[in-house]
Parts: sequence; C-alpha cells; structure tokens
Amino acid sequence: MAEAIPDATGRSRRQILRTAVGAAIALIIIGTAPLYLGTYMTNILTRALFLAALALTVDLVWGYAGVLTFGQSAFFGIGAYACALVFTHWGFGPWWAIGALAAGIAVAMVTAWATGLLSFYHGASPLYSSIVTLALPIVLVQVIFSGGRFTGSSSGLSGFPTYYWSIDTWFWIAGTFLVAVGAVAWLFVRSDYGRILVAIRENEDRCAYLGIPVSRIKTGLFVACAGIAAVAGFGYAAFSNVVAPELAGFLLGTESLIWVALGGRGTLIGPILGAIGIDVTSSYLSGNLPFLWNFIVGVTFVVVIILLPNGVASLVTGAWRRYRRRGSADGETARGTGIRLVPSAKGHPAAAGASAAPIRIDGLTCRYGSLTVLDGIQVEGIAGQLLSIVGPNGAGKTTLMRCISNGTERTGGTVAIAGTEIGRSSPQKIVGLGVGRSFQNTSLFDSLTVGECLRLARYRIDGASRLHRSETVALPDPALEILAATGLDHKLGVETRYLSHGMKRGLELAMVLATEPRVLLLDEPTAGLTRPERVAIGHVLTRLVEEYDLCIFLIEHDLDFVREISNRIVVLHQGKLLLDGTVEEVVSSDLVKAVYAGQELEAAP
Ligand SMILES: Nc1ncnc2c1ncn2[C@@H]1O[C@H](COP(=O)(O)OP(=O)(O)OP(=O)(O)O)[C@@H](O)[C@H]1O
Repeated sequence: MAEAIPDATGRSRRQILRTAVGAAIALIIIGTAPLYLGTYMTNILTRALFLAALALTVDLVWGYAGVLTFGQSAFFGIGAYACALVFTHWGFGPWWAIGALAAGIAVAMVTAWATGLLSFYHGASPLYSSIVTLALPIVLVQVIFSGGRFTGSSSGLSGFPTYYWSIDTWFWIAGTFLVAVGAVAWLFVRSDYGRILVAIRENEDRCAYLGIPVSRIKTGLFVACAGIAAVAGFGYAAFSNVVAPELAGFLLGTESLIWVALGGRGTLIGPILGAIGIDVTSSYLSGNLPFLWNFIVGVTFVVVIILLPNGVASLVTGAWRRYRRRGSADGETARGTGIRLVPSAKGHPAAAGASAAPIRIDGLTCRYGSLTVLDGIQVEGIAGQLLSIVGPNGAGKTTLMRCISNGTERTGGTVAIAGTEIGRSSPQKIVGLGVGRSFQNTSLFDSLTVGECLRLARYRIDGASRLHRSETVALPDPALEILAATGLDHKLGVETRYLSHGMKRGLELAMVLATEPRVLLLDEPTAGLTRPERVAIGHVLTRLVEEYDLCIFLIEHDLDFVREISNRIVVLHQGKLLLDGTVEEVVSSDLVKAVYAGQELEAAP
C-alpha cells in the first residue's frame, strides 16, 4: 500500500512535459504539411481543423461528461457571426478583431451559462438538457433569420474585410489552435477533474451523494467549451470570409455528434479523426456524388456503430489499454496503481463539536399523489448509537432514507442535521451537513479504479486539480480500516467492475466514510454478502459507533444481525412509526411479531 511513488508535483511536471512534447511534434507535422499537401487540400483541411476543435468540445461535453448536446453549433455560430457582424458593420483592424473575438466568446459563454442553469439544475433529467440544447440552435437561427440586412438573414454575410493571409498561414493558425485545444483537453481529462467528468457520466446520483456539485461542474464545463467553440467559429469565419445560418444550426450540431460517435466518444483523437475524416471526404465526394454522399455517410455511420460501438479510435485505445493491462488477471490498470493512501490529518470529526442531536426528524410525511408512504415520523438519532430501522417490505424504510438525504423528497415535517434544518437542499448540500448514504443496490463507477473512487469521495473536503491527477488520497481512519479489512487497499488499481460483490459493498462504505459523515445511512449493507463478510461488516459498524461516535441509521432485513449490533430499533409499518425502543423491547413485542407474521394490527393481541 505504501510503496514509494514519485511525488505529485514531479508527476504533474512530467505529464505537462509529455503533453508539450506531443504538441511540439503535432506542430512540426502541421508546419510542414502544406509542403506536401496541395493548395486545394490545405484549404479543405484548414476548414476541417476549425470544425475538429468544435468536435473536441462536443466530445468533452458528451463523451466525457455524458451530456448529449445538440447545441454546440450555436456557440460556433455566435463566434462566427461576432466576426462577420463586427467586420461588416463596425470596422476592421487588430483592435476590432480582438474586440469581436472577446464579444463572441463572452456572448457564447453567457448563453451557455444560461442554458446550463436551465438544463442542469438538481433533479433535471438528462433528456431535459438534450431538449434545451436542441432548442438553442433553432432559436439562434430564427434570430439570424429575423435580423434582415444586419445579419444577412438566410443568405448570411460574405465579402467582409478580413485577413487575406496565404492559405498556408491560415492552415498553421487553425492547426496551432487545434493542437493548443487538444493539449489543454489532454491535461484536463487526465486530471482529477477528468475523472470527475467520467464519474458524472457513469453515475450522477452517486456523485451528488458524495457531495460533488454536479450541476456546477457541468455548467462550468459547458461554459468553457462554449468559449472554445466560439473561438473556432470566429477563426472559421475570418478564414472563409462567409457566414451563414447553417453555422449556428441544428444540422451542424447533429453532424458534430456524428463525427464524435464515428471517431470515438470519450477519446480525444476520436472527434478529431471523425471531424477531419468526414469533412474532407465530403468535400471531395459531395460535389461528384451529391445524392449518394449522404447515403454513404449514413451507411458508414450504421456500420461503424454496429461493429465499433466506441468509434474508430477504439481500435487504437482498446489495443493500448490491453497492452497496459497485460499480465493483470483482475483488471488492474496503470491509472490507480500509483495512488497512495494516507491517514487524514483530521482523523474523523464525526459528531465532534456538535452540541445538537446529529439528526432530528419531526413530523416527517411523504406522499406520492394519494399514496401516503410516510406519516408523521418522529425520530432523534444520537451520536454513538446504531439505530436499526426494520419493518416489512413497503413499510417506507428506504423512503425515510431518501427524505433524510434529499430535501426535495418529503412532503411535510422537518429534518435537522446537527441543529441545521435541511429545508429543500440537494443531496450534495446535505452531504456537506454531515450525512453519508449507501444505497440498497451498490452504487459505484464501473470504469474507475478503487483508488480513483476514493479520490472522488474526497472531492468535497480536499478539492480537485484541473491539471494533474493527485496520487495521495487522505482518508479518515474508519475508511482505512474498511479498506484493510476487505483487502481493497491492495486493489487500488483495479476497476470496480472487476470486484466481487462483497468488495463493492466495502468500497461503497469506505467512500461514504471518506466524506467524514456524522450521520451514516446504510440501506441493507449486508445484502448478498457471505456469513464471514456480514460478520466483518458488523464489527466495523460497531467500531464506528463505539470509537468514532457516529450516528448510524441501518435498514436491515436480517433480524439476527440487527439484534447483534443495534443499540436501538425503530419499527415502521405502512408508513407509520410502530415502535421505537431497545433491542429487548422490540424483540419481545407481540405487536412486532404480528406485523412480521402479516397479521392485521387490529387482530394482534
Ligand atoms: N417514487 C415513488 N412513487 C410512488 N410510490 C413509491 C415511490 N417510491 C416508493 N413508493 C412506494 O412507497 C412504499 C414504500 O417504499 P419503500 O421502498 O420505502 O419501502 P421499504 O420499506 O424500503 O421496502 P423494502 O424493504 O422492500 O425495500 C412502497 O409501497 C412503494 O411502492
């Protein structure tokens, strides 16, 4: 676990150096390319390079963060029109160019920010953001159409003054821009933030319940990518000397998705290959085969999606991954092997310093339409106490957990964590108050390694770098103990999909503990575990309560297990709190026996 590894700064420097060397090689290729490409080809490629930069931004938003956006073309169009409008109507020169570029970037970013606010608020479905981004280019094109002579309406604007540099110069500008965007994107997707984007794509809910501000991160990414797309659009317009509504339209937005899907979603080389490949080929073929060309693109798309669902780039990236994983039987990757676990300086604060009860639930009600699932629940959790919540299926146990960990779930009543009412707060904010939750079905990130998952769980406390990947993960003692007890501390480089069920359960618990909660909500943590694994988890939970003073709410169906480890038991039945007492009181209660025997309460003795 504690093998010597290079320090993070050294690794970060090496990563930046490697990126700089890669960028330099790419620039040399671009610098010499016009010598062997003809003027016609250089011209087509220049255009394609600007479009490839657009495709890269689509890939960051869709391929990495999982937001299916049709609206990236709108930002490209805003940049293009900023160039054309300023040069046509106001003036031309270096300062006008800088002003137009700045205005294009600013308008694109503000538009993206407003779109992000509308699309990524807590509770919005992914479909919603796709619809909003679909509407964006449609609205923008209507604005351009209604702009009359100012925007050129459906004909667009052309012949405005621009820099009539040689075609080779434009090629170098476009190439340098693409290499710069690619290099920054390369560093970014390999940083802590890059892992967060993948985590959001794979399991947004789990991210929110680890305290990661999903909406803010998605909006920030969307805004940054809008700015880059606007620069690409500006360059495209200045180079081609013509803009048309199609540059901001839904068709280009959809085309850019096809480039990314064909090239390879979630890789950086994929969108570049896809955009350049399709644009250059279409420039050659669409003139000669105007009707056949779209058919060819359509068939190619279907064939590639069927044969290579991860795009053409997956041929290269798949082979590279297999090479890196060679010799590892359990899915160990190079990504997590360098991670070092260290004890968090703070130990585990848990309930320390809080004078109020860790959790107080007062008159909690939850209704779905006419169905009342929870009715007037009154419970107070105490630090250093394991409270088990039992009851037959459908009693409302999981709903109670949901109402505690997400402020928008309950219909009435209050929940206070260490004296602070949660109100209508999102799960992410409630994690900040000190609530950690594990789910009934293990909720992890399939393609992330154990080490990366743990790093992710520390985002709220330790933050994350946008340029490098941290190699040290500071964890509180209870999380380290779980990892040691389950053997996960020797599997930091293993992707979670290769773990056994018991290990996945252990990892989820360690991740939740890594957020340093004072209240722990566990929904059937031992479901599907073997007897020895259940015993091990039981020991860990007892220690969390006795040594770290945590307040644990545990849902469990195994009543023997409940009896062994609980300090107190709450029985729910049909959404009502039936009994709140000690283990002996509940075990000896005839009322509880009647409920579990399925008898009507009125008939119970
Ligand atoms: N989103 C929802 N819409 C409508 N009804 C719901 C919703 N969520 C839960 N319910 C209903 O609320 C009731 C309580 O569900 P809940 O999952 O909380 O029960 P539970 O005690 O955890 O059961 P189990 O032990 O089987 O997990 C069930 O009748 C369920 O169908």
